[in-house]
Amino acid sequence: MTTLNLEELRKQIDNIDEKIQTLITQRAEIAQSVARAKYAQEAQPNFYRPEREADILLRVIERNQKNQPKVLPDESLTPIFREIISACLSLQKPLKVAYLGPQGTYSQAATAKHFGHGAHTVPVQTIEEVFREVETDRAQYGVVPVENSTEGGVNQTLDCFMSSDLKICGEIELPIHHCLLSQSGDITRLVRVYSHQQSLAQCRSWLSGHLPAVNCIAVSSNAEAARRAAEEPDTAAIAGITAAERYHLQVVKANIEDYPQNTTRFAVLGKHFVPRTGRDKSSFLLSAAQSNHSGALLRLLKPFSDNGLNLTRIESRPSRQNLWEYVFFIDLDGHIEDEAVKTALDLLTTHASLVKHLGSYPRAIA
Ligand SMILES: C=C(O[C@@H]1C=C(C(=O)O)C=C[C@H]1O)C(=O)O
Repeated sequence: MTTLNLEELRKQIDNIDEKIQTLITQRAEIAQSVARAKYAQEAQPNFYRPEREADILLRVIERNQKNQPKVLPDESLTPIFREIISACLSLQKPLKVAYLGPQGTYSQAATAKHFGHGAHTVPVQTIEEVFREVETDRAQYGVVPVENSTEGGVNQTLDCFMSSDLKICGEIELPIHHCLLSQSGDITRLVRVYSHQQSLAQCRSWLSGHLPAVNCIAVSSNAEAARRAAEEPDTAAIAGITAAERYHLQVVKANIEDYPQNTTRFAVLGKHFVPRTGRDKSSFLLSAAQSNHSGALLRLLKPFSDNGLNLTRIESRPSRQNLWEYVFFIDLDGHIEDEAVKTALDLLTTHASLVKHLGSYPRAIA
């Protein structure tokens, strides 16, 4: 009886799979027609449309809310749709996306999460190189880390924005779960732990609580840490689970980050303007006029608050032009084409010596 049922259920699944496949193929054919329509409008169209993709994914989530209780969590459904979109987009035009490598880093995971497997992803060695790849059109897009919820801003990225004209076309949020990895999987004989300094910092309490005597050594990336751990006994790496697979390491302990909600935010770099979705964020680089006068920062921020705008982040970096002068990186909820944002920017001109729009883009989606 059970066997019969199982067979029957599998038959139902096979039928559904056949339908899904037919529908995906139909969708891909329509995406090809969309490409022709884009060519009819422009000689060199932007095939990748983050605002349209965000809209599709939000509707996936919205439809899923209606299933109560939910059968699948949003986080299981959205990657499936991202892959379908990625495959359809690759039929229109395969995208080349540069990211901070090597393979096995969280930047690679963020790139795969956002662009799916239809994109051609290229690891490069530094954040500066990601910018350069896109600036020189060797890649159409780039993915760089911007901030981590435990450790704060990634200074190299912020500094690159000061001199670059690239725009932020999207943001990616990636929950970061660190694993302790080693050849043997045995925690007792460890003398050394390698990782990127950000990851070591994100696991600081766990390390001092569980491995107080080991030597923690910062290396250029988590993937490099995993590569070394695969070669040296008595050594572990802190890295993501994909690095374990790639470097054939055992998981000594999973989820060793000090804060379980540990998340890194990445920016998608590109050259084109992204239209409004109604659920956007904008990033600006600001510098106060008369920055050494009392209330300079207050005057810089007041136009945002007067227009009811929510700042989601503010960070300062040395201006690198005059001693003890700073630039401020600001993220807010809203799009440059929103009336409130336009008014705030108009008001800002008298109080700011620099206002650089780094981009408006759809908010990250699970
Ligand atoms: C199909 C389009 O092109 C691309 C592919 C998409 C998709 O497969 O849904 C969505 C947006 C674009 O990145 C489009 O612009 O609608």
